[in-house]
Amino acid sequence: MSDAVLRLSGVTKRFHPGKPNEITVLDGADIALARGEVVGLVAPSGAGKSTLLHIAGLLDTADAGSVHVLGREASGARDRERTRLRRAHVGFIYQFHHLLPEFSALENVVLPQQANGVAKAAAEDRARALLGQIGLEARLDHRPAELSGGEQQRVAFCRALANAPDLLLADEPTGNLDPETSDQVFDILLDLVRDTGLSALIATHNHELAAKMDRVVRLDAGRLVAA
Ligand SMILES: Nc1ncnc2c1ncn2[C@@H]1O[C@H](COP(=O)(O)OP(=O)(O)OP(=O)(O)O)[C@@H](O)[C@H]1O
Repeated sequence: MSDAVLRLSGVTKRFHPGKPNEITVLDGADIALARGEVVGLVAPSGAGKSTLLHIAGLLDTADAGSVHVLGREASGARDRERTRLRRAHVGFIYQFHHLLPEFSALENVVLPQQANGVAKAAAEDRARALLGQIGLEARLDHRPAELSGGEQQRVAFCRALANAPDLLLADEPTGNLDPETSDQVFDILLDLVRDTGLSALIATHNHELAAKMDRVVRLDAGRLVAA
């Protein structure tokens, strides 16, 4: 797959190398995501999902192997180039929303765009459109503390998509919500991802949610295998 949006080849990651507590978390992990492909990542707690997502999203580096984003080799790139690739092409969603508490829902989706050089008026238009798309048009001026857990996470989805990334990486994106809300909000996320045509790698402990994706992989002794 030469046109993969994300390609990991032989990615290996150890913590505390050479020490008695050395741990090999990833041991030759391979995956390629085609454009528009939505892949679930399941693994037991501590198996290395967050480590894998951080390396795929260029927030951390591998000890061996390569990471390509849109065909560009990122593993050996300098920090500045990795940051540029990440800002231009990757969106993140975490289990906790990490919204800025002193800013409104709208501002939380506007600010990352302004940081990327988008003019305020255009950023506000895009933020309104995104928040409207997931049913939050009546919550634009609410601060995170004035929103429900599901609403907070939906704002975080819009923030992740604010700069129109090619790749979405999500780490238990609804893991902090009660089961019913989690199901609803997960469907909203998948609709948003599919409407946008993004490629996504979404970690979840929930096998029912994973089954909604195009395919599912799991971490097995540091490698990615079909689940
Ligand atoms: N910075 C670090 N230094 C040392 N060990 C680390 C570091 N980050 C992660 N680890 C270890 O690597 C292993 C994988 O951690 P990781 O957070 O990737 O797991 P996970 O699959 O995301 O778990 P969970 O589902 O519980 O979030 C764990 O044993 C963890 O203790």
